[in-house]
Amino acid sequence: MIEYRNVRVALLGGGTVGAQVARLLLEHKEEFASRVGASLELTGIAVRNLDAPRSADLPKELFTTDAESLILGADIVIEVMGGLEPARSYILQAINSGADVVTANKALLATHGTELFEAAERVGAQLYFEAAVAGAIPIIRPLRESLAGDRVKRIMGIVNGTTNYILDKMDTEGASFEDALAVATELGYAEADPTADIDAFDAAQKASILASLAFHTTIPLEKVHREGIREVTGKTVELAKKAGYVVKLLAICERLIDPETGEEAVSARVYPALISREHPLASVHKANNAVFVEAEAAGSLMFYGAGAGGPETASAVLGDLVSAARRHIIGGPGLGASTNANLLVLPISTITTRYHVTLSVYDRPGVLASVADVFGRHGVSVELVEQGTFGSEAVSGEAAPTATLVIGTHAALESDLASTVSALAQLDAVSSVVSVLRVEGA
Ligand SMILES: NC(=O)c1ccc[n+]([C@@H]2O[C@H](COP(=O)([O-])OP(=O)(O)OC[C@H]3O[C@@H](n4cnc5c(N)ncnc54)[C@H](O)[C@@H]3O)[C@@H](O)[C@H]2O)c1
Ligand SMILES: N[C@@H](CCO)C(=O)O
Ligand code: NA
Repeated sequence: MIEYRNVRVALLGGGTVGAQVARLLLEHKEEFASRVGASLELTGIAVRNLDAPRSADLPKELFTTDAESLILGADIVIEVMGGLEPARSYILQAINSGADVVTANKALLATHGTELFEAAERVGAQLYFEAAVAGAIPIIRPLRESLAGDRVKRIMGIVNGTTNYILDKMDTEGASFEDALAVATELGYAEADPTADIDAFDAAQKASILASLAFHTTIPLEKVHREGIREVTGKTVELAKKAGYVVKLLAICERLIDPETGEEAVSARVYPALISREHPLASVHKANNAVFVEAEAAGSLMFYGAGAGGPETASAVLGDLVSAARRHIIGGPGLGASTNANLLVLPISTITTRYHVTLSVYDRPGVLASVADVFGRHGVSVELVEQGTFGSEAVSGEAAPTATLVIGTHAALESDLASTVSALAQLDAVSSVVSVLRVEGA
C-alpha cells in the first residue's frame, strides 16, 4: 500500500454544491490520492446551520460553524458559500495563511477579483474558479491557458442555467414564468436570491470574468451592460416562436473599434435576445449553458454542457482541487492572468445589432406609414413588418380594435434605435411598445 502525503482540504459551504463536493471527495478518496499523488483529507465543512438537510449523507463530525479555525489548518480552501462577505475575508485569510483557494463564487470574483488576484499573486498562492462560470463546462481553463496564445475576438453564449430553464419551459411547454422559476429553485440552479438570475446580475458577473480573461483587461461589473428577463412575457415568447425565433438570455463579449478614436476597444453585455430556431444556441435546453468563442487563429469553438446543479458544479470544483493539490505538492507559484491590455470598455449606445420592435397600435388608416416614418427619420432601416390583430383596448372609455405590429430592422446603432423607440411611444397611433428585442446570431 502506498503511503501518501496528506493535503488538508477545508470546505466552506455544505449546500447544493458543497455537499456534492464533499460526497465525491469522500467516495473517490483512493482515486483522488493516486491521481494527485497525495491524500486529499477533508478536514471539515463550515456551514451556517449544523442541522440543515443535505443532499448527501455526510459524517456529522465534519460539520462546524467555525470557518476561521478550519481555514487556519488547511493547505487548500474550497469556498462554495456564496455571497461577498464573509467569503471575501475568508479567502484573503486563506491566501495570507499560505493556503491555495478554489472558489465557485462569481459574484465575489466580479466584485473583488482584482483584490483577490493581487493577494494571491503577492504570496504565490493559487486561485482557481472553473465552477464560477458555466458550471461543469470547462471554459475558464480554456480561456486562461489553452487560448492564452491566441487573440479572442468574440464570446457569445448562454451562461445562466436558471434563466435558460425558465425561458425554455415557457417556450417548449408554455409554462408560466413563476412556475418555471419555482422548479429551477427546487432543483438547486437558482442563486440564494433568484433576483441575481432573473435580473441577470449572475450572467453579468460571468460576462465580466469571461471578458477580463479573454481580452486581458479588467472589465469591472459596472461596465457590463445588463438587462434581465423580467419583461419577457408569455406573449413575447409566443410571438418570437411564430416568427421562427426563441428568446435566450445571452452574454456577449467582443473586440470592437471605438468609433470616436478608431482604437481597439471591447464590449461586454447581457440581455434577452431573439435567436433563430436554426441556430445551435436555440437547442440549448433546460439548465444547460453553451459558449461560443471565436479566436483569431483557432477559429470558432463551442463549449456546451450543464451550467448549474450540485454534482455538475462539484465536478468543476474538484477538477480545480486536483490541479491545486498537484501544484501544492510540487511547489511553485500559482497561475497568473494578465490584465495589462487595458482596453476601453464601450457603452451600449455604440453597439450595432438587429432588432424586433413589437407595437400595439390602433387599427386606423395611415398607421403603418407613420410608424415607418419614425424609423426612417432616426436612420433605422426596416427589414420586415408583420401584422396580426388580436385583442382590443379601451380608448377614452370605448373599446377600440388594436393590432400588433412587429417591425424587424436591419443592423442599426443602439442609440438610434433608442430614439426611434422613444418617438414611437409618443405616436398617437401607438397604444404601447410591447417589447424591444435584439436579434443575435444571424
Ligand atoms: N448551485 C449551482 O448550481 C451553482 C453553480 C455554479 C456556482 N455556484 C456558486 O457556488 C456557491 C454556492 O452555491 P450553492 O448553490 O451551493 O449555495 P447554497 O445556498 O446551497 O449553499 C451555501 C452553503 O454555504 C453555507 N454558508 C453560507 N454562508 C455562510 C457563512 N457565513 N458561514 C458558514 N457557512 C456559510 C451555508 O450554510 C450552505 O451550506 C455560490 O457562490 C454560487 O454562486 C452554484
Ligand atoms: N444560478 C446560477 C448557478 C450557476 O452559476 C445559474 O443558474 O446559472
Ligand atoms: Na465552468
